[in-house]
Amino acid sequence: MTDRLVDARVPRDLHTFIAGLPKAELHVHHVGSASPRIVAELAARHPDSKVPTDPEALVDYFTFTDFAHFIDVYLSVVDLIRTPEDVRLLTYEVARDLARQQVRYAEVTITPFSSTRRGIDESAFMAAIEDARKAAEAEFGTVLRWCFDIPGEAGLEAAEETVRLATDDRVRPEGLVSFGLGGPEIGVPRPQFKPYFDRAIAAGLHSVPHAGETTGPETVWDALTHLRAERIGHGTSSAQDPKLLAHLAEHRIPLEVCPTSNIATRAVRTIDEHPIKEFAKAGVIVTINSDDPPMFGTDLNNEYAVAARLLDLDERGLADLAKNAVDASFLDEPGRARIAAEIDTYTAGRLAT
Ligand SMILES: Nc1ncnc2c1ncn2[C@@H]1O[C@H](CCC(=O)c2cccc(C(=O)O)c2)[C@@H](O)[C@H]1O
Ligand SMILES: [Zn+2]
Repeated sequence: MTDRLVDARVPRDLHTFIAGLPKAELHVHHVGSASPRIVAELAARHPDSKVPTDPEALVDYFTFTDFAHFIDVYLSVVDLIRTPEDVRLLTYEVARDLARQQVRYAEVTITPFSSTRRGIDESAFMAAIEDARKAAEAEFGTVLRWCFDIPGEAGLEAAEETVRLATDDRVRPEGLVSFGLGGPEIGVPRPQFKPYFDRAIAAGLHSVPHAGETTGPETVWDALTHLRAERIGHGTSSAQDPKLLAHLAEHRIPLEVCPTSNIATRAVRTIDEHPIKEFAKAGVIVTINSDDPPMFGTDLNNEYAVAARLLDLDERGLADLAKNAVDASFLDEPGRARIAAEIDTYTAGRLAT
């Protein structure tokens, strides 16, 4: 895989602006954010794993021929997370990487089913993520919240286990705010998960399923009508249906756009063909996210640079993108106001120089 960091077609000063811009990230996966160093360290602990122990070799390992191949590689990294200590280390290091990019707030998608079915005790798992979340807030000032998602291909057993872990007060973590649906979309129709999303929403969680990443706009419609989605993960194929674009814009349903992810998983052929421009033109609320940054050879700052190029944004346009994510977040109102004010102060300061 070519290294996609630092899109050279974006002026140097915009990269500098982006690097210091306070940001919020709404669509980033827990295991998918494990840095090459962390993955290599975990792989060294488990020699039986096929995952390379050398960060350099991981770059080639994280090169995917299609979405199914991406999921296979993703699950080989999931297999490395075997103890609550692995979970805590991973979570704290993910928070450190987010803080380094001036991410003040992130909703991190976790798939607890994949870890509990691999033998990690559920209470120890929750204690590990919560311990890391509180440490990260205290030490980095980065506020984390959790999205628990169903790995859809694992079916209704996974759905039941995920909604139990998300709604049983004896185990659900304090930082949990939303409920999602990930994994392959092909052969995994969304309507079957309605009962589980109904239970999660009744327990006060926000619905944020992936949809329209590797299948057509009908999957996005299903996520809206059957799963009552408040935001859509990717929603890439929405651009094929003008009525859907108009609906998303009119009802102010944000898309969690992950540009480089869509190229790396072959969901979109080339970055210049990415439909993000159509979204903006239709008035759909766009948030920028990195999805699984180390796996896709990117990070959130690079995704903002890609968006700047595709949408021809200046500093104010980039600040608006960052504020879109803050507004679309499930952080409380004082928290949202605080980060939005930081963005305004930072932008005014940079433009005054
Ligand atoms: N861009 C993405 N688009 C979609 N999903 C994405 C994306 N990035 C990351 N994910 C994550 O990939 C996992 C997929 C896990 C999965 O399919 C599966 C299938 C069968 C069994 C098991 C198991 O655990 O036993 C797991 C999910 O956890 C999801 O959160
Ligand atoms: Zn995702």
